[in-house]
Amino acid sequence: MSIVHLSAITKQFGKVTAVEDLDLQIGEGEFFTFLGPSGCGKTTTLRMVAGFYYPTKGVVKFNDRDMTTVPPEKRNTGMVFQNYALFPHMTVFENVAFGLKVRKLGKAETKERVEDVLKKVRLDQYAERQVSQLSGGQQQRVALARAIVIEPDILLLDEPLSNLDARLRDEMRAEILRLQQEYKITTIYVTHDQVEALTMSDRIAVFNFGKCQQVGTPTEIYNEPVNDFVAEFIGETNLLPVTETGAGEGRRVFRVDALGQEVTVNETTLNIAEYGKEDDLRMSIRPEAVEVSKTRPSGLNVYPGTVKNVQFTGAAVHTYVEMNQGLTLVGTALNQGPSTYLKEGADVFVRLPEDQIRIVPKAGV
Ligand SMILES: Nc1ncnc2c1ncn2[C@@H]1O[C@H](COP(=O)(O)OP(=O)(O)OP(=O)(O)O)[C@@H](O)[C@H]1O
Repeated sequence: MSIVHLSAITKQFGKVTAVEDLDLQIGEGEFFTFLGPSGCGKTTTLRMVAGFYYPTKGVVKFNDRDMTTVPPEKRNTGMVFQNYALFPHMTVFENVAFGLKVRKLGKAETKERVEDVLKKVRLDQYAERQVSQLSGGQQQRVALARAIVIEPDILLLDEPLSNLDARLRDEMRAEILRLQQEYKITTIYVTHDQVEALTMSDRIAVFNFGKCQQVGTPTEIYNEPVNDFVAEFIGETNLLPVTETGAGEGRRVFRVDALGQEVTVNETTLNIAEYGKEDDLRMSIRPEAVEVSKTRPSGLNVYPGTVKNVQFTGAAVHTYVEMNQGLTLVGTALNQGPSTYLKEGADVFVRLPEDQIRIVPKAGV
């Protein structure tokens, strides 16, 4: 069952359209992420779910209840802000108890619930500490505890890890997921970090310029991008303009101008992106699908090139190959040992497997 329904939501700030005609459904217990670059409308959308902003047009519903203009304190959502927004002069206990006090809960029950949630976020030893005396990661845990203690129907997290260092961020990611699964709370998570989105989410909505580009599971978004923006924003890709030149026997043929050649694409694995002949089209192929070899492989879509650069990252090796007309393609392979590394300047062959190529239209603005 969907718990959050956004129907044809638009939000304008003067002449700026922050969010445009957005439709989204978020299911009960789902971990749902808004992903996109800075300024694309993620926070504005989250704030419309929280009630801090009301939409200029459109309807917000929680289950069947119209919440479009219901104030935040009547929505039973728990929010964690990027800067935590804690009360620095209060203790950890007082910060977490705040929402319960506002709800006029009795002293004994407040104590029990705060202590319980502090245990869950592993801060029970810190209840009497002032928040200003805590580390960033501990403050983030207090913010989480404060949001969860009110037993919200929906947990809203706005870039909650962006102020933490890389190691702490990993730790807190796991912590948030553990709590979300334990409480089974419907969660909306805002981030511009694709790794965070891919590793944590049940589903992701990819935003750009105030519009939702695609909604899907992490694997759908990565493997089946619906346009060039999604293909390029999530993960690495080789993206080249193409024009369709022919079709037949379950295959389609595209001219790749930058390659001065044609590529053949398997029709059944083409992709889910819809496009018309008149569209401005791109082919996208992930580096891990690009095969680079010293000897000419059999099969379609094999092109000669010269190794320009080899980048070693430990687990993987990225080989940049210069094709004709100055075009560079990158192929990524797992590290198979020094004897397999290709040398700069080596003549090689690049194969683009026909079932790994995706054809996508250019994203509309
Ligand atoms: N209160 C406001 N008044 C005027 N313009 C605003 C306001 N809030 C947001 N905007 C504009 O709306 C657009 C979307 O902003 P929003 O904060 O939702 O983006 P975002 O995707 O969350 O970005 P970030 O990752 O940088 O937080 C931006 O162009 C922003 O400048």
